Amino acid sequence: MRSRPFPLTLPWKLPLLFKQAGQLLYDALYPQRKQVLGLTVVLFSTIGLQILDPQIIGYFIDTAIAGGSQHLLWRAAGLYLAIALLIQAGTVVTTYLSERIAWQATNRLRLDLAHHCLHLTLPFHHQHPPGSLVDRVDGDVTLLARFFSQFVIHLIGNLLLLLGILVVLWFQHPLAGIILTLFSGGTLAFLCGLHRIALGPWGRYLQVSAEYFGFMGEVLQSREDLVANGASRYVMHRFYQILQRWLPLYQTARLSSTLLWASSVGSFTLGHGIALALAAYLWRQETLSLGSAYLIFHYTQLLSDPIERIREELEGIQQALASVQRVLDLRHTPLPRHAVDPVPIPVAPWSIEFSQVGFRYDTAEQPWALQEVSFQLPAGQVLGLLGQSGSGKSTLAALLLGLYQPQQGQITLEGIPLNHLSLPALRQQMGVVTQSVQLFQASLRDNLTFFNPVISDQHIMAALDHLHLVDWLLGLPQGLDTMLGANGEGISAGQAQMLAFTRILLKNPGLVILDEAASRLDPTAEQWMGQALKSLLQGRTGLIITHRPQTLQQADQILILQGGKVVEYGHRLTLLSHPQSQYGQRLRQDGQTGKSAGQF
Ligand SMILES: Nc1ncnc2c1ncn2[C@@H]1O[C@H](COP(=O)(O)OP(=O)(O)OP(=O)(O)O)[C@@H](O)[C@H]1O
Repeated sequence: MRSRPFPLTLPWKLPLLFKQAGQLLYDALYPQRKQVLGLTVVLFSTIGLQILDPQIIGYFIDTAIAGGSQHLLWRAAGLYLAIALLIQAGTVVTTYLSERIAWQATNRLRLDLAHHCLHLTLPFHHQHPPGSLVDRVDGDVTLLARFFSQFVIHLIGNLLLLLGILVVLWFQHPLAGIILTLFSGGTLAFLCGLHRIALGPWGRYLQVSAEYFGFMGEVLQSREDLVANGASRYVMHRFYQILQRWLPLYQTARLSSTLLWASSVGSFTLGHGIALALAAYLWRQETLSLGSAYLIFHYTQLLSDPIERIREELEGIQQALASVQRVLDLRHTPLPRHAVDPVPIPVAPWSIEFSQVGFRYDTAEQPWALQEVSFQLPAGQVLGLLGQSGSGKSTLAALLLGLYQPQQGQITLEGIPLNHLSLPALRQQMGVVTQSVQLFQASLRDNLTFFNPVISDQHIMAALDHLHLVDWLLGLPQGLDTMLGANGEGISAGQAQMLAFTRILLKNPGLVILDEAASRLDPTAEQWMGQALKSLLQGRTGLIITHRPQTLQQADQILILQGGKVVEYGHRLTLLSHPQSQYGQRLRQDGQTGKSAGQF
């Protein structure tokens, strides 16, 4: 599925985006204002020391040439070393504090976004596949962490350092100040321009890289199907094609980076040459002492670091602003509308009524998935839902779960419209088993309890016993502590469905929805399923979705959908004996042939 892209930054939106980025920065950093203050003090002190330290060398040279005392020279050397050590310590503290502040701030944002994503509507999740959301919640937030820790702190720090060095150079000699200020500005502009040229090849390289990893993900996910269907040759061919495009792009990108590096080294070498010539000239003119002449050269050497850093940070700002925008877009995606003043959830089991319900996905161009669907299910009864693939069965269940809102008609629970109830609270009392059970890389216990430590082992064992699964559990190497692999590796799809049944018993919901819940069970397990269903549906309202009418022995009512419309609805036993009933006909067909032929 293609991800619907988040909007691009438009130039006229930039001031607003800067304002929003500033607000985001302020919100994120305000709770840590004391740490930020500490960081500012350390950063400014380190910058001051970096500018001060070379002055000691200048003093050392001038004192040595003037034949000053050895004692003074030793003290100057000692002070120089002590300040150099302090600068190193300051750099370590600055890095530690800036990373710590940034990660604490962005972790709050990560949690906030993950929580927001979990509560967004299903249509949103259909438009934004998991990969793109991981990129928003993790990739963009990591870029923001860099923005907070590096951009703000390093850009400000390096700008101050650059300014400080230039001011000192102006004090050393105005001519040195003018020439080296022009050199710094020119070099910064030149390197930024060059970098923009180098960005093109890297962008193209990253595009193919994303294609490569996307393809890898697809292949790994469907490796069994690919191998079983002999598609390995096709896969290898696709790999080969991607790699063939990838290599030349990488070579061009590396070459552009090398050229950028060489230009940068060349510019700074030129700067050193200019500084050396200038210092020599001023010394020969006797306008500067040898120590001051050396300082001009030394400070010029110091200039290269902040210039390089400022260039990097200025380029990073565009990326960071794009991340800010994507993060804000996600944060501002509206959550589904919940009842403002929800009616308390009635005591289960509940009666359910659909009246003239009509629903279609996404846009008006799409056909109706459900049309004029009506039924009345009394509390504690079970509705068996039949129909061919695509007839709308799962859609009906999704509407009942409140995952989508119908565009026509109304759904009520104990006579209360579904949208007057708090859906998150309601879902706490609903249990769903589908054909693809989601299992986690965790112990069997955590998989059964959904990581709820309050549920005791006795409770779990009682539920397993109820479903006649204790013997199966005893066969597992470590019982409830048995670890399941990723995607439930270690147990079969049928066993996963049995576990999903146990989950429901532990949850003790008022409404049970089983959507092709027995599709992966073998015939022996299906017998088990009959008994399990009895336990599961006892005292609960239920909805069983299936293609096989013979698995609906527990149902009180039957509803058959075709193309989203109800084509048959009534009491199971009445339909069973009705000569025109599709349900009755299919079952009679089975009885005559002795096979399960009468599927929908
Ligand atoms: N997320 C979706 N977006 C757009 N259309 C969808 C979506 N899910 C289902 N549909 C469409 O809605 C119609 C009903 O689908 P639904 O999944 O409810 O059928 P079903 O009876 O449960 O099928 P099956 O027995 O194969 O599970 C189909 O035409 C399907 O293509």
